[in-house]
Amino acid sequence: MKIDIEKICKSYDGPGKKHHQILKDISFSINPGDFVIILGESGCGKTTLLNLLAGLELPTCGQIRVSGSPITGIHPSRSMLFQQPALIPWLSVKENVAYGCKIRKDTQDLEYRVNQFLEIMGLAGAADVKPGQLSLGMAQRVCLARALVGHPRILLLDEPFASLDTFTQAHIQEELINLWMSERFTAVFVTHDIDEAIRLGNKIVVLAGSPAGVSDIFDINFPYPRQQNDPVIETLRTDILNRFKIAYLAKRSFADGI
Ligand SMILES: Nc1ncnc2c1ncn2[C@@H]1O[C@H](COP(=O)(O)OP(=O)(O)OP(=O)(O)O)[C@@H](O)[C@H]1O
Repeated sequence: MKIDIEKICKSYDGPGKKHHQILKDISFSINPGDFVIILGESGCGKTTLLNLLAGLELPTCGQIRVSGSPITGIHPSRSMLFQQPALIPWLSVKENVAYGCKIRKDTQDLEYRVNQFLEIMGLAGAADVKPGQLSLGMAQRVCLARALVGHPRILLLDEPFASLDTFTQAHIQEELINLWMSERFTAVFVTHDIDEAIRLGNKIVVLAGSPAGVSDIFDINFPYPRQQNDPVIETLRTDILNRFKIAYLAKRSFADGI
C-alpha cells in the first residue's frame, strides 16, 4: 500500500486558545514494503505524525492517502505497536494475541495464525501464561505478535523497544526485520535513536525544527544485518548527526534572535 503524505500540518489548542503548531508542511511518500524510520529529537512531533498515519487523529491541514484514499480514521489494514506493552491482564498470552481479530470477527484460521506467530516470536511455551508472569521483552513480543496476527499491510511502531535492555532490543529488532522480510508489510517506525534507525530502516525521514518539518530523507540500501562498525554505516551516522547539528544551530540562532 502506497502512502502519500501531502502538506500535512497539525496544531493543538494551547492555553488561552492559542494554537500550538507541532507539524508544518510535511510531504513525503512511502512505497509498499518500505521500512521507514521517522527520526527526530524528543518532543518534535514524531508520535503526532504516527497518530495521523494510524487515523487516531486528523491533520489540521493537508491529507494522508493510502492507496489513493484519504485516511479518515482507524482501519484494520494498519496496526500499531506502542512504547509500553499494553496487554489485558486477565487473558492468557494466546487470548491477548487473538483478541483484536476476535473483536473484528476475523476468525478464519485464527488459532493457526495465533500459534504461528507465537512460534515465530519464541512464545509457544508461554501461550497459556498471563501477562503478569512475562518479562518486559516477552510482553513486547506478545504485542508484536498481536499487531501482526491480522496480517496488516501497514505496521506503525512508536519507539517500541525504547524500554528494553540492549540485548533484548537487539534480538527483537532482528526478529522484526525477519518478519518484515517474510510478511512484506510496510513499516513506519518512530525513534530518536540514530543507531536503531540505521539498523532497521531502508528510508530515514528526519524531522527537525519547531514546528517540525522534514529536514532530510536518507535512502539506505545496505543489506541486513547491518554492523555498526561498517565504515559505510559510520559515515551515514556522522552525516545524519551533522544534519541534526545544523538544524539545532538554526533553531538556537532563531531563538536567540527573538
Ligand atoms: N493531544 C495533544 N494536545 C496538545 N498537545 C499535544 C497533544 N499531543 C501532543 N502534543 C504536543 O505535541 C508535541 C509533540 O509531541 P509528540 O509526542 O508527537 O513528540 P515526539 O517527538 O513523539 O516526542 P517523544 O520522542 O518524547 O515521544 C509536544 O509538545 C506535545 O506536548
